Amino acid sequence: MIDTIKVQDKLYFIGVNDRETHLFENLWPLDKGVSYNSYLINDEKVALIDTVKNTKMESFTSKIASLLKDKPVDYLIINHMEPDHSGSIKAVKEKYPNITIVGNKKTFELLENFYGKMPNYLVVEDGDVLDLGEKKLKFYMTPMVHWPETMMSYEVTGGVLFSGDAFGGFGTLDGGVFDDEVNLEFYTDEIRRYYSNIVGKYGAMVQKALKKLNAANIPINVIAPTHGPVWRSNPTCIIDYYDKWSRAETEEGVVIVYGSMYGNTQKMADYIARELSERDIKNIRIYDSSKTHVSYIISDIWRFKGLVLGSCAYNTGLFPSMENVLHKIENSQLKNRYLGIFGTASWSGGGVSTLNKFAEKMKWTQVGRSVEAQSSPKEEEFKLCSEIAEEMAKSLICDRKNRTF
Ligand SMILES: Cc1cc2nc3c(=O)[nH]c(=O)nc-3n(C[C@H](O)[C@H](O)[C@H](O)COP(=O)(O)O)c2cc1C
Repeated sequence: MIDTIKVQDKLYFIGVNDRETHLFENLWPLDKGVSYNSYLINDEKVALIDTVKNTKMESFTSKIASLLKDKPVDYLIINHMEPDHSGSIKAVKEKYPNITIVGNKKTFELLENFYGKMPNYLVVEDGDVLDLGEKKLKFYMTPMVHWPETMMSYEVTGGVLFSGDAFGGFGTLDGGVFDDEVNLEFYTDEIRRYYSNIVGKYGAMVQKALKKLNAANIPINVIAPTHGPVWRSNPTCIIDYYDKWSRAETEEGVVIVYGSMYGNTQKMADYIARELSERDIKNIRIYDSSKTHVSYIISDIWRFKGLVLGSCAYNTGLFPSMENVLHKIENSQLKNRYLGIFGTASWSGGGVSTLNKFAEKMKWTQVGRSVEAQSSPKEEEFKLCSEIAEEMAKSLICDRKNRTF
């Protein structure tokens, strides 16, 4: 267990790791676990910033006690009410009955609905400042990143942004806690998976929040999110990622996702991938939608500009595991992709026709013609697969050239 860790003078990381939960929000696989980060400012006044999931309550409250001994906590700042952060509020309140809970109007609506009424609220608004002594917390309302009550707290003296779920990611903090202590390649993947599945739908609100922080013109020395590494050496790195992802900026590459029972549709996926590779596309990821959890697929779809969707027909419709992928793409409001479509059917179809309807709805740029093979792909269908790859590669390479010159 990571103990209390000093972030700055009078400021401590008191987060906990969760390696037991299988699915975050009971939906998203936590193969690499997750951390629930909380912070404690031990100044003339003591402020706790967010709590942790209730399953981690004991180790969390013992961390607070080990830092404070008999000193009470004066304030509990709630940046976000989702239960993985608010789950220990009651325990904290019981231990420190005189604590003042700090949040915005919406925070308290949610707090009362989740946990019942609690005395001693301090309702803050945009720009309000809470004086703790040397440290001062200024509040920025950032609604819908990704809940309505979300706000960020900025410690003025040290330039620390307590950002809530924004800038967070999956993955436990295994020894290293700060960005300069860990392998960022590992965390970048898990942060993008977190962003694309949890926050991504609210890209416009993320942009709004980033603009607000930018307009405030505040020096951000440290970003302290509620999940994942604390960014003290290069906070710009994570801000840039969020900016890029929320503007739907993509990298050159193609994700091919398919649903196939007996391998015929899969054959077309492999064929398209090879054709893309022969046309100088280096980032190609093929996913069997029945095998890989949609959260990993979405993370790569979020990353790359090219997307090729394939499905066999199944009971007059799309293959079921592809329905999940399509639903998640639509729900995420992903924008601006190059799209190719392929599939198979043995009688009246249903897979490719559903993908075609999806394409109409999304209004992206379709590359090549949709191709549907009868039972198994033959020369004619492989030719059409080749056309999809050809047009996809052309479009991506054209973007590459526009970027370079
Ligand atoms: C349970 C089941 C349902 C199917 N439903 C349809 C259907 O509604 N329409 C159709 O044209 N083919 C249907 N098929 C046939 C398959 O879509 C077709 O054989 C396809 O080529 C299988 O592709 P795959 O090898 O990639 O799994 C169905 C097959 C199975 C096993």
